[in-house]
Amino acid sequence: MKQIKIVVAGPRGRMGKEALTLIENTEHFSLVGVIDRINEGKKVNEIKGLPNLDAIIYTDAIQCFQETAPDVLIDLTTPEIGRYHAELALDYGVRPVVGTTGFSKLDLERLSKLAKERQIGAIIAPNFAIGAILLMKFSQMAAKYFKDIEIIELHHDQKLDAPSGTAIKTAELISSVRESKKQGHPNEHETIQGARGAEFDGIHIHSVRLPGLIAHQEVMFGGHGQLLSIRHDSFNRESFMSGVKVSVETVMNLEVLVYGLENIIE
Ligand SMILES: NC(=O)C1=CN([C@@H]2O[C@H](COP(=O)(O)OP(=O)(O)OC[C@H]3O[C@@H](n4cnc5c(N)ncnc54)[C@H](O)[C@@H]3O)[C@@H](O)[C@H]2O)C=CC1
Ligand SMILES: O=C(O)C1=N[C@H](C(=O)O)C[C@H](O)C1
Repeated sequence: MKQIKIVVAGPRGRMGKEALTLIENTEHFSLVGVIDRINEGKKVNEIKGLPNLDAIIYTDAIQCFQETAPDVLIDLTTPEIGRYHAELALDYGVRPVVGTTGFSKLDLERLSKLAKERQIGAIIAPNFAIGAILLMKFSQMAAKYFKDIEIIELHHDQKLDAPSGTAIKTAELISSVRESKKQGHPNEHETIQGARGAEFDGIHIHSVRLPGLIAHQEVMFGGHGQLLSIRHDSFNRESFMSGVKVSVETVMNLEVLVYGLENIIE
């Protein structure tokens, strides 16, 4: 299989470290560089806690792309930086695989337009775990029969964005098959602001942040005399890596931006 040259942005992060291990253990993946905020010019294997890979650390993404000419950028950083890296990658002919969440609809539209103009593949995946993709697909199926839906997403307390990218994507998929509906009593009133959570096309989304959690989501469907709950739990970040691997392989054959792994995994 042809070698795929990869740059990882955010290599010291929780997800970034896991992605480096994936690359180390995948024969046809080569790490050619990483983009970090510190340790300019050092090698990955000089940094405590990172795998034994000798790719160079860059603090300047442009220099990294120019000197390493990667096929793919895996971005696992923050919303602002992820946006910047994804756009820059497309400018430099590098295919972005973005796991970073917190992008707006406008960001997605802009990046999609850019990828189309440049005819460069890109993947933005709010969740790489196969179980979470199935949860979204099952939720979309169930929404045809149950119109009253609440999403509860639960994450570790270091997460920057709320609601999670997964919850937003789930609500988008549901609202694509369900007529708009205002849920709850028409005269309901929040005594404490936010009690009913965020709202997307009438679907309420509740974000829980607690230490000890990783990434969890439950979608609750209410009907007369019945409740259907669909839940997914990621107990570690390795759970996301098979989706990262498929994304890196798939993006090599794309010429547009794909938002969501449900569009790739049949
Ligand atoms: N799509 C998916 O399946 C998943 C997505 N995520 C998302 O991935 C992102 C990262 O999550 P975590 O690893 O938990 O966060 P983290 O906070 O552990 O890691 C983020 C890393 O980005 C680095 N960073 C910040 N600014 C940077 C810059 N200018 N250049 C290079 N690196 C920079 C930080 O130093 C940090 O090491 C988040 O947006 C999160 O929501 C997390 C888990 C799964
Ligand atoms: O920040 C996280 O941890 C996660 N972020 C993604 C999201 O916002 O949905 C994916 C997963 O839930 C873990």
